[in-house]
Amino acid sequence: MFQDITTLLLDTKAFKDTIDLFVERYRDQNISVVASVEARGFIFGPPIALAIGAKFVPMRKPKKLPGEVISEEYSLEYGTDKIEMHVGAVQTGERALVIDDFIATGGTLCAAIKLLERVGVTVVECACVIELPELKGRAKLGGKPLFVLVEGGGA
Ligand SMILES: O=P(O)(O)OC[C@H]1O[C@H](OP(=O)(O)OP(=O)(O)O)[C@H](O)[C@@H]1O
Ligand SMILES: Nc1ncnc2[nH]cnc12
Repeated sequence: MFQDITTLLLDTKAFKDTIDLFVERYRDQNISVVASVEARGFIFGPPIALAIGAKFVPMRKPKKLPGEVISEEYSLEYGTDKIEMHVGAVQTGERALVIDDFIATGGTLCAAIKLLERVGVTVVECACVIELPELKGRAKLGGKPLFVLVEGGGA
């Protein structure tokens, strides 16, 4: 079943409460990077980054970023995809939060973690609004903690 987050965005209180829950959790964790994957991750990453005083690092689909990039391929429910991050956007030793709207197979978050760790960034935690637990995406994160607000139903 497709889990549609656009209804959440129409409810100003629910959307604000959602952002606030993440901000509350991450504001005192010395996080300097909030990273999200195009496209739906970009809805949640920037307001959280601004509120906790971190920079926002976009991870984009291939050939979208203008500068030099590093890339990581990942598997989806059907097929594969790739994400890219600008070289120099983050520095070795920084602490990052990876945020997305949704975790299904975990392939997307896993690729985001790998990109950051390849350049020496510590991923403190991953966070999503919705998790589809039956796809066991959590297991793909290599023991990295995952914080979710809602359990979705139906793969
Ligand atoms: O856990 P996974 O199996 O990797 O699936 C989760 C990803 O799928 C969706 O993105 P999608 O690739 O559909 O792109 P979109 O954000 O552009 O809609 C969603 O926004 C997550 O990023
Ligand atoms: N079931 C689902 N609903 C919404 N987004 C998704 N991305 C991958 N699987 C999804």
